[in-house]
Amino acid sequence: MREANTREIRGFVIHPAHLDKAAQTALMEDVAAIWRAAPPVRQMTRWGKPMSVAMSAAGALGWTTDGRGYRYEPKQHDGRPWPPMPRRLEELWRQVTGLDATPDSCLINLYRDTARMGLHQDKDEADFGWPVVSISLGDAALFRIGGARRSDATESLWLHSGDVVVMGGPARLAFHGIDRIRPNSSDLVPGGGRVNLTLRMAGAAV
Ligand SMILES: O=C(O)CCC(=O)C(=O)O
Ligand SMILES: [Fe+2]
Repeated sequence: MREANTREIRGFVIHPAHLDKAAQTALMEDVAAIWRAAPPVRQMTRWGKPMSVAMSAAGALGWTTDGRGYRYEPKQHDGRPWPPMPRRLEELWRQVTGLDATPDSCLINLYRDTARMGLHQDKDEADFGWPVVSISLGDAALFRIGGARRSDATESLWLHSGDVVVMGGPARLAFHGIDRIRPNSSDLVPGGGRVNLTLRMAGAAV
């Protein structure tokens, strides 16, 4: 679905305020339930430093980083499987992508205070033909987008609670990152901060 105010920047399709306040609150409750079964963890990068973002996941696969590098895993660090993907996220994926498929991974990033995510490409998934759908909840965040090469020029935009971004086509392998959040700009996330959900097809092509 394309709302009237949908806009596209370098292949990133942005749906501002796609989720209204009630939908944001319901989704935040889903996230809180996932966190009870899979608490957010500040994982170690392969360089041995903890990430500033605390991560969790739902669905068949979650994302892991440790001394061995970056990859998707069917289990948490403690051996438990990831909690199931909330049904409303499967529906949201279909709605914004128009694809009749079910994502096998929802990564959940928690940004408190000064947390950020450096410029990167999402390329640990098996098939880049599938888009990545990103949902913002809570504090506003400065999203930086670039091109296919790290050295390409970048531009930045603020993402707000309820915004949804589809990264597909030319944007699928584009560099992107979060420079900073604007603390206390929303009271949606218990304890403050920002939550970002990314719906992905991480495993083999369906
Ligand atoms: O927090 C965001 O909006 C982006 C997150 C991201 O790029 C990722 O999880 O790969
Ligand atoms: Fe990313």
